[in-house]
Amino acid sequence: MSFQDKVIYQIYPKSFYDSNGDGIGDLRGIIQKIPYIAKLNIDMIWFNPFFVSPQNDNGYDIADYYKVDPTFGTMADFEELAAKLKEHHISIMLDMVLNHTSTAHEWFQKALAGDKKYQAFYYIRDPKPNGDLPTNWESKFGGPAWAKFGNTGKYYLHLYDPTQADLDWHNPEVRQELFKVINFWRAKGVQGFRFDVINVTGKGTELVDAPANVASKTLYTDTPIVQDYLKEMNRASFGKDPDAITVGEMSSTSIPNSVQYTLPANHELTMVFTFHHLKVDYANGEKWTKTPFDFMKLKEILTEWQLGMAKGGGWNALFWNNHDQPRAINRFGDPVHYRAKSAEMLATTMHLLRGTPYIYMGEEIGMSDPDYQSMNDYVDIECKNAYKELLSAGKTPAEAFEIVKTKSRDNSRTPMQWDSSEYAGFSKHKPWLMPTNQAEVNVADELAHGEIFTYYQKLISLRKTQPIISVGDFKPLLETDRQVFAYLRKYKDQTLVVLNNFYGESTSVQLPSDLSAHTGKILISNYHEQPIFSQEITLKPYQSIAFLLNH
Ligand SMILES: O=P(O)(O)OC[C@H]1O[C@H](O[C@H]2O[C@H](CO)[C@@H](O)[C@H](O)[C@H]2O)[C@H](O)[C@@H](O)[C@@H]1O
Repeated sequence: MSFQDKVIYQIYPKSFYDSNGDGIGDLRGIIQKIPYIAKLNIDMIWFNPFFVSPQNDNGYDIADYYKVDPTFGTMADFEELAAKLKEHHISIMLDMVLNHTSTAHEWFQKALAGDKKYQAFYYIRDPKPNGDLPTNWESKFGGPAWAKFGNTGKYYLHLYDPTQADLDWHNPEVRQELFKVINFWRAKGVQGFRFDVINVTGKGTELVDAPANVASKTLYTDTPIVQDYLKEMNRASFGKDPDAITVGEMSSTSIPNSVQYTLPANHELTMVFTFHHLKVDYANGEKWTKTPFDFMKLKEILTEWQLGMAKGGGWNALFWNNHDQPRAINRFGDPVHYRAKSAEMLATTMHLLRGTPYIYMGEEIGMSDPDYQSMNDYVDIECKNAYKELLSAGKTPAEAFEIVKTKSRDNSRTPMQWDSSEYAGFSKHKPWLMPTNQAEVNVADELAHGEIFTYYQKLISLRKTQPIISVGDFKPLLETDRQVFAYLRKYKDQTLVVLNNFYGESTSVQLPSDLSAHTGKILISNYHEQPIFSQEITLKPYQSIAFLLNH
């Protein structure tokens, strides 16, 4: 299986389909919906964690890597799910959260009980001689990155929630235990692995303060030892399977590092998730702000990553949405006036780039952020902490709420909208997170008379039939245009011209004469009325067109 023509679908199990009426999605619910997923003709499904967990960070706080959390089902359900997906030629990607465990994990509990072997699994440190915390590092979810280690007087490191204790990867026993986890799931037929925040596993043995005005994450992100760990993990587990597909979630990484992580000769990972393009609506680099997206910055970042990764021989994961991101249609499209057209334009932009596209559940029907009216509607720990910090920083409750509403991770975690009923056809019980706009957007209506789903089907089938999309080179086009993201793909004697209008007004572009001298046929477009290929091309609001040129 070559990976370049594959498309991966992401399912957040808690929100996909609830088969047992408890308001929480489950594995049997996913089994019931396989016929729907199979219609897209995707190749692999990435499942967010469904392992035993107290769910303080929605499953990214794992207490047992070897068991399915009873909320989601049983191991027999997982095995049935895997077998049924296989019948549809769909393989499974599991989420491996190996940077930290839940503090409820037996390793942490043994460490707390005084077992030295397991204390060496974590970063447990004395306070500074003056009683200060071991370092000045901050947790990604707000507050300090250290919490009291029982009543020992010591502290343990948690880069995320206090219930997510960082594992010390320097300890070979830790690595062996983690590789065993991967192999356990491989033995169950799993061929895909997504490694959560894997590039922060290379903390030093001596942990030191970040200098003033330097973010603590720069001290432990992308350190060279991460590559040694990845090589070792590859050799010890998935590297034995020529068909394995792996993706590292790389927090705040760089192009040179991402090339190294994904260069085939390095035997580390297949591809990486990077987030720079999704920070173009952060004012001054701060997530908890509300500001319109910077289109020129977005183009520049996507272009840089396309060129840089290709030049180095690396491979990108392509995505707009995931379970940590507000819906892209709210950020870069227009779900009110142009839901279908802007959803399709965003899909075209991503799917025709060089890399592996990921579709986050609901994106294929144009799902958008919920319209919550109160902080009580939100569940996610990150946005709840951010709200408090915004208030402490002087924002009014209304201002803080507006920011949370734009940036909360819950925006993408609302239940899949299967129909227009009270709970969106997701459950018979009140869901753990409420849907708000199922009357306007739902699978039943979309399949009956929508256009977004069929457009995704076309994009997926093009990747499988057109090598220019799966393996062609990327070249930027019309770089200074302030409304259109345009690019070329090139393969053998073919050229693909891709034009995407990111705004709700029509616009015209002038193509360079060396291109317009050719004849071109439309490979895909999201409007019925289609322009002839010529030097000047007018694009309607949120229009995307890809012309295949004959040389
Ligand atoms: O924003 P970055 O520094 O580039 O980091 C990328 C994402 O990292 C974190 O996400 C993942 O780890 C978390 C802890 O296990 C988990 O809560 C999350 O669901 C994972 O996907 C971070 O939480 C995200 O906000 C960042 O986008």
